[in-house]
Amino acid sequence: MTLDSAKRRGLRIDVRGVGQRVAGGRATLHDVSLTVEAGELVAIIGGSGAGKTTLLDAMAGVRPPAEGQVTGDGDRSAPAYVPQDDIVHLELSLRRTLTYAARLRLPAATTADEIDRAVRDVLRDLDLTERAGQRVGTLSGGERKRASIAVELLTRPRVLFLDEPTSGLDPAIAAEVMRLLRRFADGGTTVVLTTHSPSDVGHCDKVTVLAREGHLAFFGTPAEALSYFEADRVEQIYERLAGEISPGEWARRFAESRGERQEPSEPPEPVVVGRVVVEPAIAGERRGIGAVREWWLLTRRGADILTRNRLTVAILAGSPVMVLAMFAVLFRPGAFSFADPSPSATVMILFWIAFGGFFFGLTYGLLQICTEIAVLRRERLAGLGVGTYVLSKVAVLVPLLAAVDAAMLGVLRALDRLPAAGWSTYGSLWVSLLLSSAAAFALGLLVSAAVTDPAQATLALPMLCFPQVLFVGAILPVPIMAAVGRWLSHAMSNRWAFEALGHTLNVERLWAEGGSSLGPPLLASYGDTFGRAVAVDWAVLTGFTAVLLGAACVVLARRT
Ligand SMILES: Nc1ncnc2c1ncn2[C@@H]1O[C@H](COP(=O)(O)OP(=O)(O)OP(=O)(O)O)[C@@H](O)[C@H]1O
Repeated sequence: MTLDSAKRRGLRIDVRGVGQRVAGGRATLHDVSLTVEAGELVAIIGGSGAGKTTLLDAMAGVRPPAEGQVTGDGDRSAPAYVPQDDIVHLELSLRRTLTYAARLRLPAATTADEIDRAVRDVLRDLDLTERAGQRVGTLSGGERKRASIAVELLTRPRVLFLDEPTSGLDPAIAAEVMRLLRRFADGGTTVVLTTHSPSDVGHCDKVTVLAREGHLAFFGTPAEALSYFEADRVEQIYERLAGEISPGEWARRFAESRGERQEPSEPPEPVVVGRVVVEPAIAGERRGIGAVREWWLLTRRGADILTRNRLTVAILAGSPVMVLAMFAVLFRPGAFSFADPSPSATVMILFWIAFGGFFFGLTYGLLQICTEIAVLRRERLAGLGVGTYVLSKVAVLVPLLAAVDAAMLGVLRALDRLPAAGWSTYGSLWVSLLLSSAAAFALGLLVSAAVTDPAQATLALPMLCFPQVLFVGAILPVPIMAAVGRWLSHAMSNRWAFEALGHTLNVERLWAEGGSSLGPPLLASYGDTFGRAVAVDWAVLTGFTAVLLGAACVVLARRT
């Protein structure tokens, strides 16, 4: 079904008395009422900060209005929303990006052929067929904007909302995007967009003019707008709004003039769009591909993105290699030799292995979510579950951490920095290390979900690492810490990993009975640090992971 062959019936949208407030109670929209007819192309214009995005979000159901309501004419399918940010992953080819998006958004019963056809059709509709094999990151700004629109068109929505689709584009490409949107509207889709560009207005059927603080100064055709504001060009409307009268007065004048011209008509079978869309349970029902299939698709896409980003793979694989090389240079062989041990070196080897597992887990997790929050936010609106999303991250990266942890133990054993022992001992060391990495990975995901950009995530790294060095009980044994420090040490996942490693390698016996006179006094200062059963440490580390993953889901659900 192509744009030209299928005349979709667009959604009629009724906005009635809509008001919005931000934290602190400040009103950012005041009593906006207007009706967008099916198949109309409507622009929202106004000065910077006038409330254009706020109105668009209220109409699309991204942020339901504080007052009034937005109703559609009975359709319950999700409207398509294209935010300002790119909602496409840069690493994949355009065709692959669209194929994953189609699999995630179209019903489970959709066949592979139908998915291919849907992708082919949107590529053709958006004149992107020749770019299908190209990596999204290498597309031009205009092509990438069209790619974001293409993702939204896969489900053949009846209404399309776009936040500044022409911003950052040169005039020719901006005009191209507007012509494309005009075609959609002519094909039956209702299209509402915000814009800063006066030239976009000429392509539209109607224009919504917002005065400061979200007052509706005008709604009607572009020609009517020019005559209403006594302007020759759209630019002059901005000048009028900025100068002469107060925003509230503009709204009052328009309400008066509209009262004389028309009565708002009643929408048939109203359905509150603003609430339907944000309700994840309803959105999930609507798509109905199931949580397991969704998780599997996200896992495959995550692995695909990871393997295509060569620099990321190089960093993920390269950093453990460098850390291992440093360990090999720092520690002398045979520190665990029973006849001639080096007790203080054994503490440091155990601590740094535990810290290595923690550090890799944390760094692998930290950049996972904050780099794609715009994509996630959009996919959440289409019904994606945060639980399946977070678990897909675990499925892609924890196996990698398992391999890194195994390699760390294997190499240190091969270099005689760790003692000879059976498979069960090394199996136990690996499980402790992996659980520690998983807990740190979950902490990384939580922070990544909470911060607003990668720079903040990077800044958080030292803050997250320092306590896991100081309060673990390696540099300063827990029994001789100040009371608050001892209490804090329980919250350090690294402490439980460090103690599990020490228990498994039986350092208590090594220090008490080995051939170093430094062992017994060291053991005295550590007390029963390494006496606990490893299973308890594993249970605690698993608990950390579960709680942190749960917290990441909660934060993500709130943020998206
Ligand atoms: N999360 C928020 N917290 C506080 N104020 C907010 C928030 N979001 C928006 N605002 C305020 O609401 C008002 C309207 O913002 P909005 O983004 O809708 O304006 P806009 O017309 O789209 O602006 P621009 O053209 O600059 O993108 C602004 O004053 C903005 O500062």
